Amino acid sequence: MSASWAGGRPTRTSTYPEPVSTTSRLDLPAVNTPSSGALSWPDLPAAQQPNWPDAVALERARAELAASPPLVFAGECDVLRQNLAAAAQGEAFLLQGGDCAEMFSAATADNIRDRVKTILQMAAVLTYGASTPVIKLGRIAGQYAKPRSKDLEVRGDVTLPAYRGDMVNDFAFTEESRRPDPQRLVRAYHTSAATLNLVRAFTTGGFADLRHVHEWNRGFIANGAYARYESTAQDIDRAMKFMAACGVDFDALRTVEFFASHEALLLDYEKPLTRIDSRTGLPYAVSGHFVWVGERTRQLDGAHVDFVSRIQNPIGVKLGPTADPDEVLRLIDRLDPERRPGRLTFIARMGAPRVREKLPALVERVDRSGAKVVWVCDPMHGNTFESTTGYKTREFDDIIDEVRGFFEVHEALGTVPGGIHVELTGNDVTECLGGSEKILDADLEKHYETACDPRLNHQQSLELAFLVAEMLRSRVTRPRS
Ligand SMILES: O=C[C@H](O)[C@H](O)COP(=O)(O)O
Ligand SMILES: C=C(OP(=O)(O)O)C(=O)O
Repeated sequence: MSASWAGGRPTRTSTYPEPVSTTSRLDLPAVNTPSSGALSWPDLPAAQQPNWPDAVALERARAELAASPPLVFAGECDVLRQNLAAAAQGEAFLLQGGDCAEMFSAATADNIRDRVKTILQMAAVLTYGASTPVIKLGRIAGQYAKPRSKDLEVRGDVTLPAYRGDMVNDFAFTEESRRPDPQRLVRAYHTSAATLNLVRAFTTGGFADLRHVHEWNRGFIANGAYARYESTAQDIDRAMKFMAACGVDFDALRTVEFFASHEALLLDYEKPLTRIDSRTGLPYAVSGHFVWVGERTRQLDGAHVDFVSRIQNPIGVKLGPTADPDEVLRLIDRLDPERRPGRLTFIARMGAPRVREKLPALVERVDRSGAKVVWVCDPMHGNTFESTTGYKTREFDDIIDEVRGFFEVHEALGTVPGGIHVELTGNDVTECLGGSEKILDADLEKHYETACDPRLNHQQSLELAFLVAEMLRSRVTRPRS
C-alpha cells in the first residue's frame, strides 16, 4: 500500500518515491516504509498553512524530506517522555525555551551557543535553587514556522502576505521575499540538522559540564542577575568540591540531556519527517523530540490534532483563555487515550490578568478525570501588546505575575506546576520591557531583533529563573497535608 501524504489538501493525494534504506539498529527509527501502511493521513482541514504557489516544487521538497535521515531518534523521544512523566508528578521541572521564530541567518555558532548557555544557566539556577531536576528543552532546531493573526501585512499603501517564518517566506517586506517557497522546507531541515549537531556537541562535548558553571557567565558585567548568578555558581562550586572530597564520581556531570522542540505547524514539513520506529513499528515525528500544537490550530477535528494523535513523541497543546474544560477532556481522550505518563503536556498561556480566573477550571476538571498531564506555564503569549513606540512587546512584571498566578492555582488545587515555556535569546536584545535593567519604551528600538514576538534577553531570562526557583522552592519545601 502506498503512503498518502495529502493531509489538509482535499484535492491532492500523492505517492512518494521509495525511501532510501537505513540502518536496522534497534534504537534507530526506520525510514518511512510505504508497506507499513501506518503513514497515511486523512484529509482534514489544516489551519495556518501557506498558499504554496508552485505545486510541483512543493512535491519535490516533500519528497526530499521524506528521503532524508531523521533529525532525532525515537529512543531519545521516549527518554524525554519518561522525564516528563516525572515532571507530571512534581519530581522534575520542565524548562522549555528559545526563539519565537528561528531565522536561517541567525543559526550561527555564537547564537546557538548563547541560547544553549542561557538555558543551562537557568537550569543551574532552578536545579540548585529548588533542589529539583530540570528537563532542558529548547525551542530550537525547527521553530521556523509561525501562525499569524492576519494573512496580510500592510505598510503604508503596500499590502503583502504576512511573514510566516523562514520555513515559508522571507522577513524582508518585498513581494518576492514574501512569496512562499517550498525549498525553504528543505533549508529548514538542513539548518535544523546543523543546529542540532552543534547543540549535541555543546551539551556532550564538555561545554555543559557543571564544573564550568562560572564560565557560562564570563564576560557579563557584575550587576543585577549576573552578580546573583555568580554567587549561585560559587555555591554550586563549593557543593561540588565538598562532594568531590567525599569521593563522588563526577563523570555524569560532563554531559547534559538537552532536547529539541518546535510547533508542529507546517504539515508539509512534519508529515514527510514522520517515520516508523523499527523497535516498535510505530510512527514518530523525527523533526524534533517534542512537538506542540498551537492555540490557533488545536481544533479537535483539524489536521494538527490528528497529526499529533498518530505520533508517539511526547506532545504539547497550547491552551489559551477560551479553552473549555469539556474540550480539554476531549483532547486528552484523543491524544492520550492510554493515559501514558509524560505523553501529554498542556501549555497554558492565559495572560496575567486571566490566569487566576481561567486556569483553575481546566486543571480541576483534568485532575478530577484522573489524567496525568504535565501542566506548563507559557507566560509570554497572553501578555503581548503594542508599545507606545509601535513595537510588539511584553512587560517583564506581567510575565512574572502570570507564572506566580500559575503556581498559586496549582497550590490551591494541590496539583503540580510542571514547568515553564518561554521565548528567550542569549543576546542582549531590547524586546521586552522592564526587568532589573528597566528597559523602557524608548529603549525598544535599540536592539529589537525578533522576527515575530518579543523575547526575554539573557539577563531577563536569568532573573526569571531566580524568581521561578523561589516559587518552586516554596512549593517543594511546604509540607503537604
Ligand atoms: O508567537 C506567535 C505569535 O503570537 C503569533 O504568531 C501571532 O502573531 P501576530 O499576531 O503578530 O500575527
Ligand atoms: C504561536 C505561539 O504560541 P500560541 O500558539 O500559544 O499563540 C508560539 O508559541 O510560538
